[in-house]
Amino acid sequence: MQLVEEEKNLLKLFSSYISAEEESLNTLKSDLQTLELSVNSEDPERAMNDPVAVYKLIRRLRIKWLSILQSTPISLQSDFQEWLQSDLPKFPSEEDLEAAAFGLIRWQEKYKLYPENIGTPLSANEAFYVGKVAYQQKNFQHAFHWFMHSLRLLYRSESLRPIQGVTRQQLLEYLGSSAYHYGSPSVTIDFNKHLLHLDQIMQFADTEINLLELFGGYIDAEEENLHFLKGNLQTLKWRINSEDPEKSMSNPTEAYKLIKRLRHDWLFILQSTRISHYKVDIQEWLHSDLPNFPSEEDLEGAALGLIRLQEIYKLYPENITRGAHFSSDEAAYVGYFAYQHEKFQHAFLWFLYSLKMLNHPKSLHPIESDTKESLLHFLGSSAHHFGSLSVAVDVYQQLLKLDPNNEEIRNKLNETNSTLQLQNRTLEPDINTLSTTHSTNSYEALCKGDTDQRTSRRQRALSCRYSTGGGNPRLILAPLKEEIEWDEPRIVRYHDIISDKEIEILKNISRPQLSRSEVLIEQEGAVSNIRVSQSVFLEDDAIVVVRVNQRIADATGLSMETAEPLHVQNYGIGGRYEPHHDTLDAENDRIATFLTYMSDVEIGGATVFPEIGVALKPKKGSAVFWYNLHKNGTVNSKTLHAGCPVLLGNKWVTNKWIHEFGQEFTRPCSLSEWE
Ligand SMILES: O=C(O)CCC(=O)C(=O)O
Ligand SMILES: [Fe+2]
Repeated sequence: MQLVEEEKNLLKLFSSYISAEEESLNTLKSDLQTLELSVNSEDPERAMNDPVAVYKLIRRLRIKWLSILQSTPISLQSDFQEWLQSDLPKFPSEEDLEAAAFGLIRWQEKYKLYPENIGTPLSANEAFYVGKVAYQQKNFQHAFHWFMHSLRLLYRSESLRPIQGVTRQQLLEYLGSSAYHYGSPSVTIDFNKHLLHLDQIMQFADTEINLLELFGGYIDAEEENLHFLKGNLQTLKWRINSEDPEKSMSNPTEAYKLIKRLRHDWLFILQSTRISHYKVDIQEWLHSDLPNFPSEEDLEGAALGLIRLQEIYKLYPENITRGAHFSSDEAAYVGYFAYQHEKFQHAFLWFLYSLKMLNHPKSLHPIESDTKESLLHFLGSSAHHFGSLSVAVDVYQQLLKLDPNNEEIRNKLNETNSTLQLQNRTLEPDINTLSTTHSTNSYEALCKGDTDQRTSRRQRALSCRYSTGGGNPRLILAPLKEEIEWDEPRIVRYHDIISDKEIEILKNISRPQLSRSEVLIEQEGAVSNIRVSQSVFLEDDAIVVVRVNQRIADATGLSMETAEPLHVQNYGIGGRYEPHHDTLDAENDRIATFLTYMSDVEIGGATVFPEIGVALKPKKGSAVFWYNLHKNGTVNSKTLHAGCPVLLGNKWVTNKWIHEFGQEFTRPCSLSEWE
């Protein structure tokens, strides 16, 4: 359920990201329009001789363009930076802007013009800046007139959206100060020091034309990207809405699709976001602990879970995806995992399905997709590995039709053909048909949930009671809720043996130390496929570990002196532990197992006992306990058990393996052969 919530949040985040992108694009577009308008409204010939136009041009470049360019994504900025540095002076410096303002003042002095008489309209900001330049040069009279003019313009032009605006407050302060200083000896400006050359101005004008082009191209690219993002949003919304959340939680196919979507589609989309604060949010969120975000291993687990399900039920991709709308890319990914795990027949069937979906009219535009060619490659290779050489030959021939010059394929085709000549075709396995040799494996049947009638009736007859562990003082005030799950061998379940808080602490201690579990009977150090989970032994350093051990001692009445440290285990989707005995065939063997469930599991993940047909469903906070050894010290073969594949959910358990030594008084041994 958490993942579904997570995805809803992502959808919201993504939608608001798209709106923000859209808004920022619209702002940029209107900026561009304003700029285009100012550029086009100027007659270039005249502009070069008109100090107002020159001033406006330079100011536009320094103020508006700079601020726009600085708000665009890095990629454009670096283009721009490069371009700036390549061939200076194309872009006006701050001094050039100052010079242009002087040009204006000089012109005013010459013709005795007040700011309002200069003809070409200026904005409040443009006027303010001229005032500031005059003010800095201590020409307070000019400054005063420009500030006044700016203030008037400010009142008049409320409607224009200034990119960076001067405020009334600022203007009033400058006006006051200019008036105050007026009367102090005026400084004559050395205009010659600040002269702009005509060819320089022409270059600036060219620069602006270039920028308009650069920026226009950028906006087109942004627009295209936005269109693409919107398409993705549509696809994802459609995929999410076509799912019934109830159903998706009880169906491993939907679980796989959800995880695939989160791992691939969402990650891909999130990493392509560009608006800076979303980028930061998303990066932070990606690098935080992400407890609810599936890992690549979860995706692998979910795909393997599907394949496992297919194996147990003999299902074809068509059966498993019925009503689930698998897209080509979703199917191909199951194929990859099957291929990686050398399940070539399943791989073949999934690639075939993916190929069919590639051109399916109902199939929506996939976010990442494979080409027909790459799917054919995998198909051929899977058929080859499976031993269906004639099918492989067919596929290679199709590939060659697509790419007649591919020597590698031609060689493969020839090689496979000649092997095929030597081989008896009737011996070739049929890759299109799943073998139906009936599975009599009751482990699989139990995991599927097929408990036989006999078992469930017998189980129902068993009882529940409160236990004080034979008068243990620690249990008198808080008796244990004990349920007999099975009578022979006796399997007892203790409910609420551990609190949610203790569970959280144990998980937190374990998480950083978890590593892929190894099984002793395998070669040393080999990561096992028998037990697919992560585990760690916790020493008694933490108070919570000591407390849990004490509780186990109280419940079982056994000594923990020779027991192993608490063993915490985590299984993701697809995680499992094939049938085994916990015993080690050693002196001081594991006499008993106390298995505590630290999570519920949405689907799958039961602990099953194939010899007696018992399936124990994980229930958070409860524990099950049984003796692995008869009283005479021999292994009770009926305690063979397994952890079923987790089809959906995250399974956490902790094991306490209790050993023989030290139990002489609590569980005296017997010489009887069957006890
Ligand atoms: O996870 C389970 O249900 C069983 C675990 C188990 O049998 C073991 O770790 O020895
Ligand atoms: Fe076990």
